[in-house]
Order: sequence, then C-alpha cells, then structure tokens
Amino acid sequence: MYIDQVGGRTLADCNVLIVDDQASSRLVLETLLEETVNCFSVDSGKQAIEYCKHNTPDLILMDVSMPEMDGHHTTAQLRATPSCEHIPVIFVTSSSTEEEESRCWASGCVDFVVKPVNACTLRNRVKSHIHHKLRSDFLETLIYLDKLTGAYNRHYLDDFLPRLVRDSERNASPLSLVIFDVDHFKLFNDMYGHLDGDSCLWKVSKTISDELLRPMDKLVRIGGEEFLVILPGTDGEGAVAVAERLLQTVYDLNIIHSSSEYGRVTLSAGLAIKNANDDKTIDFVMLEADKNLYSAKTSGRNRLVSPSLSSAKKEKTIGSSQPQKTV
Ligand SMILES: Nc1nc2c(ncn2[C@@H]2O[C@H](COP(=O)(O)OP(=O)(O)OP(=O)(O)O)[C@@H](O)[C@H]2O)c(=O)[nH]1
Repeated sequence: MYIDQVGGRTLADCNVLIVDDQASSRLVLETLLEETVNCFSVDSGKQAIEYCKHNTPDLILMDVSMPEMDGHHTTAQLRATPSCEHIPVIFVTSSSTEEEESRCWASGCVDFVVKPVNACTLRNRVKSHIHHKLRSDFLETLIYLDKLTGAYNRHYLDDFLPRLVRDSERNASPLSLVIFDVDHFKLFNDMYGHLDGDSCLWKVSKTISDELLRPMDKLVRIGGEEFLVILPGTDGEGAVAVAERLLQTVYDLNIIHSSSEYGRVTLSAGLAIKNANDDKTIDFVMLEADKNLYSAKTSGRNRLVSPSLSSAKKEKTIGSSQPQKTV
C-alpha cells in the first residue's frame, strides 16, 4: 500500500531511464510502464552515463548484457559519480543463476527482474523502489535544505563537501568555491523590514540556483546572508565566468536598496580554487575564498575578487544601466 504523494511528487511525476541495446526490449519495458511512470530510453551504458550528467532519473532499468560497457560496469560508474550515486538501479537480466544474482548485488543494484519480464512483478518493483526513493529524497530535503531560501544548509556542507573533495582528488579535477554575501544587508533590513529582507534572500538564492546549470554545482547558505557555490570539475577561468554571471544576474534583478551606493541589491564574492595537484586542504581554500570576499567588500562591494584573474583584472565590478524595480 503506497501513499499517493510524497513531498509534493507522485509516481506519475517520476522518470525512469531504460538502458538496453535491443530496441525490442526497450519497447516492451516502455509499454509495460507507460501508464505508471515517464520512461526515457537509451541504447548503451555510455549513453546512460551521458544522460545522467544532465538529468537525474528516479530509477534506472538496466540491461545486464550489452556490448562495449555492460550493465555492471555502467552501474559501477554511476555509483562512483556523486550526482548519480543515489539513483536506484534495477537490473534486467536473462540469467538467474546464483553467481549472476550475486554479481548484480555486488554491482550496487537495488533489485533485479528476470527476462522474460513478468509485467506485474516489474510494475510492482518499480513502484516499490520509486516510493522508497521519494521518501528518502523528502527526508533529505528536510535535513539538508534551508527552509527560507531552498538552498542547501550547513549539514549538507559538512556531510558532502569532504566527499566532493575526495572525488575531485580521485578524478584529478579542480574544485572551485565562491562565497557570496549580500551587500549592506543590515541596512536593507533596517530600511525595508525583515519580511522584505527574507523575501530578498529567497529571490537572490532562487536566482543563483536557477543560474547553476550543472547538476553537480551546489548552492549552500552558510550564514545569514552568506552563500557558498561549489563548482566541482570547474577550473579558475570557468568559475570566474560563472561567478560574474551570478553577480550580474542578481544586479539585473534591480531589487531597490536605496541605502546602497548602487541603489539596488548587489553581491560581493570571493573565489578560490583547489586544483588537481594542490595539496591545500579544503578548509584552507574556504579561508582563501573568505579573504577574497573580504577584499571585495573593502574595495567597494558589488564585485568578484579571484586569484585566477590577472592582477590588472583581479577585481571586476558588475553593472548595467537598467531601471530599478522593487522586490
Ligand atoms: N531578513 C533577514 N535578515 C537576516 C537573515 N540572516 C541574517 N540577516 C541579517 O543580515 C545582516 C548582516 O549584516 P552584516 O553582517 O553587518 O553585513 P551587511 O550589512 O550585509 O554589510 P556588508 O556585508 O559589509 O555589506 C544582519 O542584520 C542580520 O540580522 C535572515 O534570514 N533574514
């Protein structure tokens, strides 16, 4: 017995990715599930990994035996990717030997169905695992999301940052951190009141979240009006481009702030990067970002300070000439 809705989502909202090299098998699974969930199909392990870079399905139905990259390898690769590690995988296998079943569990699946697929078993397994996933996603939002802004909170940072660091070290890829702070926010509260202050924080947070395009990029509220953007796999140049875009987008919101020298709500930001060959700790990188933020504040606000820009361009002030409007 399942409840219809968990955390505002129903089964009909959920997406299932079908991975199978045989068009006929994909069609069978799609047809059996079409009235239960939304199905998307790809025909190889590589395509499944590519798909999951840009989308987060609620469940994957994975054929075990595929050329090039079989279901076991594909699942192992997904498990090693932080943005994909929680996607439940059900194997669809033609072999039900004890050895094959053990291999499926060892690869990190949550369940398996045997071909030829029993329609009733398939639907019920899919429903059961999706319900479980919806519940755990909902609990995660309660634990890890900041209620006011919808950004991640400090619990999330404490639990996930060390894992993101380990992953970037393992993949020899850079990890960029940008700390943002709303300028003169005390004056904003004093002038417009705390309710408008809350609404401003929500709007800034939502705007930043919407501008982060990669699933691995994360926004964390680390203090009252202070946010951290984590950009895994992003080098200095890329991080500068993202941070400048975020500052500009918030500037262009034109949230009126008459006590600010810019007449509107602006952000200051400090950037720091942990490159693949750095032996800096992540705490040290956070401290660097914080120092750069301080430097952005003391040199006029509404700007990014970054170590990766040439010294002539180290600070970039944001601006445009659009008219202002209120929150
Ligand atoms: N409305 C509202 N205000 C908050 C919240 N959290 C923190 N603040 C306020 O944010 C203000 C931060 O003030 P300061 O640390 O002095 O910084 P600032 O006024 O932004 O000045 P600069 O950072 O130097 O530009 C304080 O007045 C806090 O009360 C919140 O959730 N809602």
